[in-house]
Amino acid sequence: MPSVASPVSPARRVAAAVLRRVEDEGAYADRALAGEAARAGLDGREHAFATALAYGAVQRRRTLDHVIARLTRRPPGQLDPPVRDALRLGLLQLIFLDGVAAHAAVDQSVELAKAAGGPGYRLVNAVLRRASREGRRIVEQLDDRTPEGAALRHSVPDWIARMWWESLGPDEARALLARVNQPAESALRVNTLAAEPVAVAAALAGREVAVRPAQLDGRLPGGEGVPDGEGVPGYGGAPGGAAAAVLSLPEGLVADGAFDLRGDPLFADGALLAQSRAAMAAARLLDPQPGERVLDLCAAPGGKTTHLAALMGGSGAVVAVERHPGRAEALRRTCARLRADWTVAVETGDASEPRRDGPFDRVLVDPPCSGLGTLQGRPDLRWRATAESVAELARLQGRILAAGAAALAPGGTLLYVTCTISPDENEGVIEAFLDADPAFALDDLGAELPRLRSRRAPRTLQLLPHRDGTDGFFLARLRRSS
Ligand SMILES: C[S@@+](CC[C@H](N)C(=O)[O-])C[C@H]1O[C@@H](n2cnc3c(N)ncnc32)[C@H](O)[C@@H]1O
Repeated sequence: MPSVASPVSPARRVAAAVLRRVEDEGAYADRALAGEAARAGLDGREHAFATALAYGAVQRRRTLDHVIARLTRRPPGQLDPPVRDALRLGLLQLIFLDGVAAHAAVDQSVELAKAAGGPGYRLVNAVLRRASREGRRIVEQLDDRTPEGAALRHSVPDWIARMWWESLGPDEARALLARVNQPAESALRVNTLAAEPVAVAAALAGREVAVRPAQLDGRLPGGEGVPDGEGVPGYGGAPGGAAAAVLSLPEGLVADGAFDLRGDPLFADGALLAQSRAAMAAARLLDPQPGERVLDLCAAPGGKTTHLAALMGGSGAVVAVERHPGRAEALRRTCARLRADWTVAVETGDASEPRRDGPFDRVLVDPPCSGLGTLQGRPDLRWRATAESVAELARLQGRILAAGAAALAPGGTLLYVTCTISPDENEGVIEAFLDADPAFALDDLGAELPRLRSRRAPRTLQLLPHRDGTDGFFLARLRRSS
C-alpha cells in the first residue's frame, strides 16, 4: 500500500504527542519534546513551532480549559483526551499565538481529532469555529485584580499567585504572572577553560547566530549607581569610587532567539553551554580565586560547578557534592567534557551531612527548590509544585545551608542560591540561619545592585523574570567572622 501523508503538520503532531506523554506518563514536557522532535526529524523552524505549541498548551492549560468549559458547557476532564488535546492546541493558536491563520488552527486540530478516531472531531470543529470569534474576548474578560483571577488568566495554581501577591505586591505579581508564559531568554556561557568569549562570539556570528554580551543590570530606573560605561568584571568599584551597579558576565552571551546548541561544534568541544544569566551570577558573586578550596553543595548538573572551576582558572580544588548517583555520574562526564576534571572532585553524598574535609575558603549552597523562577523554561513545573512541598524544601534547605556554613573557614564566603521566588525557601531560610548562628553576617548585595534587591531582605537579591529578563533566582552572600 502506498503510504498516505498525514494532513497534520509535523510540528502539530509532535506537540500533540508531547501533550499525551505529559498527561499519560507524567513526562517532563521539555524532555518529551526533545525526544519527539528528534524522532520526527523536525527542522529548526518546525522545532520552534512545536516548542511554542507544546510549551504553550502545557503552561496555559488552566486558561485553555476554562475556555473549553465555557464553550462546551462541560468540564474538560469529561472529554476524550485526544479531543481535549486537539482543543487545547487549537485554542492556544487562536487566542495566544500570533502569525497562525485561524483556518489553519481549526482545520489542523480537526484533523488531529479525526486521526484519533470517533466523532469527537465534530465537537472540535464547532468549538474552534466559535472560539475564532469569541476566544480572545473570553480571556480578556478574566479579571486579574485578585490573585485568584490572575491565576486563572495567567494559568497558574491559586497558591502561587497568592504567594507572589503577598510577597511582591499586586502590580509586580501581575507582571510576573504575565511573563511566566513567554519563552525564556537563550543565554550561553563560554567555558573559558576551553575557549575565549570573543572567539566564540565571532564563530557564532559566522554561522549567523546573533549574540550580545551578557550582564545583570542592578541600576535603579532613577539612575542610582550609574556605571562609567566600561564593562566591569564582577560588580563593584567603578573608577571614582561609585558603585557600578552592573554585574558584568564577561563569559556570558545572549542569543537572539533559540538556536541548536547541542548540534553546534562548540558544544561538542566543551566551549559553550546553556546557562541563564541568573545562574551565572551565582559563581560570579561567590568570586572564587585561583588556588582556593571551594565546596559546592548540590552540584548536578554542574553549570555552576564548571563555572567555579573556570573562574579559578583550573587551579585550586572544587569538591562537588551530589546525592543522586546517576546525576553525580553525569556531572563527572560534564566536568571531563568541559575540562574541569583537573579541578573538580565529584562526591556522591548527602549535602546535609557534616563535612570532615573542611575548612573551605568558599562554599556554594544551591539546594533543591520549588523552581518557581524557571517556569518559562519548565512548562509543567507549575502543575507539579505544591504549597506543602515548599515547606518541606525549606527545612531541607536550612539543613544543607547549616552543613555548608559549618565547613567554611573563618573569614570565608558562602553563597546561598535558589532558582525560585518563594520567601519561605529564600529570605526565610537565611533569616532563620542568621538567628541561629551569630558568627555569620550578610554582605549587602542589595547596596551594590539596588534594582535587584529583595523587598523583604534588602541585603539579598531576588531576580525577577519580567524585570530582569532572566530566571527568578534568589542570592544571598554570607561571611563568617569567627
Ligand atoms: C538546584 S539543583 C543544583 C544545580 C547545580 N548547582 C547547577 O548549577 O547545575 C539541586 C541538586 O541537588 C541534588 N540534591 C538534592 N538533595 C540533595 C542532598 N541532600 N545532598 C546533595 N544533593 C542533593 C539534586 O539531585 C539536584 O541535582
